Amino acid sequence: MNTQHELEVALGDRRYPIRIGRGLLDQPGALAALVTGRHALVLTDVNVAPHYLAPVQAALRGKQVQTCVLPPGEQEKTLARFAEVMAVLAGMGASRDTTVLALGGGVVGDLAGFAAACWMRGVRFVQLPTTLLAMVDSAVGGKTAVDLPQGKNLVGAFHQPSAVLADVATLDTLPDRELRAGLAEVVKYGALGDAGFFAWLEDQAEALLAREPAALAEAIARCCAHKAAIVARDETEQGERMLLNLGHTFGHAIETEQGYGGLLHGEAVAVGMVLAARLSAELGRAPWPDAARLAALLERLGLPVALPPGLAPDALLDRMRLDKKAVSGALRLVLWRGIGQAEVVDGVTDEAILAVLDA
Ligand SMILES: NC(=O)c1ccc[n+]([C@@H]2O[C@H](COP(=O)([O-])OP(=O)(O)OC[C@H]3O[C@@H](n4cnc5c(N)ncnc54)[C@H](O)[C@@H]3O)[C@@H](O)[C@H]2O)c1
Ligand SMILES: O=C(O)C(=O)C[C@@H](O)[C@H](O)[C@H](O)COP(=O)(O)O
Ligand SMILES: [Zn+2]
Repeated sequence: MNTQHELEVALGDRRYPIRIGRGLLDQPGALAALVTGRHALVLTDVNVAPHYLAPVQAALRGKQVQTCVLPPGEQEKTLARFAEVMAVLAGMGASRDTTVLALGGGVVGDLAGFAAACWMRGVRFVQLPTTLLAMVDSAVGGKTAVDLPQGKNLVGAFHQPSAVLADVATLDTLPDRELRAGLAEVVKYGALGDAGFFAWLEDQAEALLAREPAALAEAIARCCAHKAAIVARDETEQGERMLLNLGHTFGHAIETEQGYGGLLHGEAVAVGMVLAARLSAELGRAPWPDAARLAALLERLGLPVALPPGLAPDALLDRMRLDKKAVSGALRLVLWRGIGQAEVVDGVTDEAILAVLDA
């Protein structure tokens, strides 16, 4: 086996491994060991299944394995799909020792995790991320959810996986646009908490876009280390974890307003980070040159840095009000102090937000 990085998420007396390397899905022993009971449900989607379902099924030979192959994309992260998964679990007679495996990107991971959180009030689940975004962010930390038409991730639970196995070889088949969307969340870690990593990304931008294995593996490991550390200190987002939401209050509003069929999540987060940086600079909290540097890196990575046409600022602001960080109906934003530093801020006026959305 060729494991390049092994990390751990430590949550008091609970802990789980994050393994990052090429060929992990082809190591039957590694996967089988994660399914402790008799039943397993593998949730995946139609783009991922033809490439990667067979090795997972082979690894689980001898177990009672059900598969559920969903249509792809954000528009499928719904209560209706969640209900379908519940019906599959009921149909297979899944007991409390069932393991749910999420083989795919963040959509599959969030949905599978939420299903695992709810089935019989909680069963084991394992994250097998196949997108860059899922490897660096969604597979780690236990936020699980589905969307409502009114807002992103509004129905969900905190439910940690038992393990994360990121087989970097799966990125070979990932479309370029999806790779770039994942890079937005990678930039987020540098922007919110690690100026050195941000500079490394400026240096490695072309290598990452060219999918150089060493650069990708290092980026994934560094992001996972950041996320694991923050989640260890604040599992349920009472404070510091909110920083991982940099760009998301704007980004989620864009995704929702576009009916989940416009920008990809990572793309919306890229625009959201630029808007958060601009708002911070307007409020005198961040240097303008840093905001320009953030936008420049995102642009070099092929990401959008401006609102798509046709989105009304007041409609976006209304969407932002359903953000989960809001307190007693008042918005709470993650703002920016400059490269490597973010902060949680209350009391930003509607006028200031609208001005940035209007610019
Ligand atoms: N839970 C969290 O902490 C967290 C963090 C970040 C994002 N998210 C959520 O993650 C979701 C976005 O995840 P995503 O960007 O992975 O999108 P995604 O799950 O929609 O996957 C992107 C696309 O790539 C395809 N695909 C996946 N792996 C592939 C592969 N190896 N080869 C070829 N095609 C492949 C999928 O079928 C899909 O069409 C959003 O719903 C977002 O809200 C959650
Ligand atoms: O793990 C977290 O915490 C994050 O905020 C990571 C985000 O990248 C991710 O998109 C998350 O799903 C957003 O959470 P939400 O609570 O704003 O729905
Ligand atoms: Zn995100």
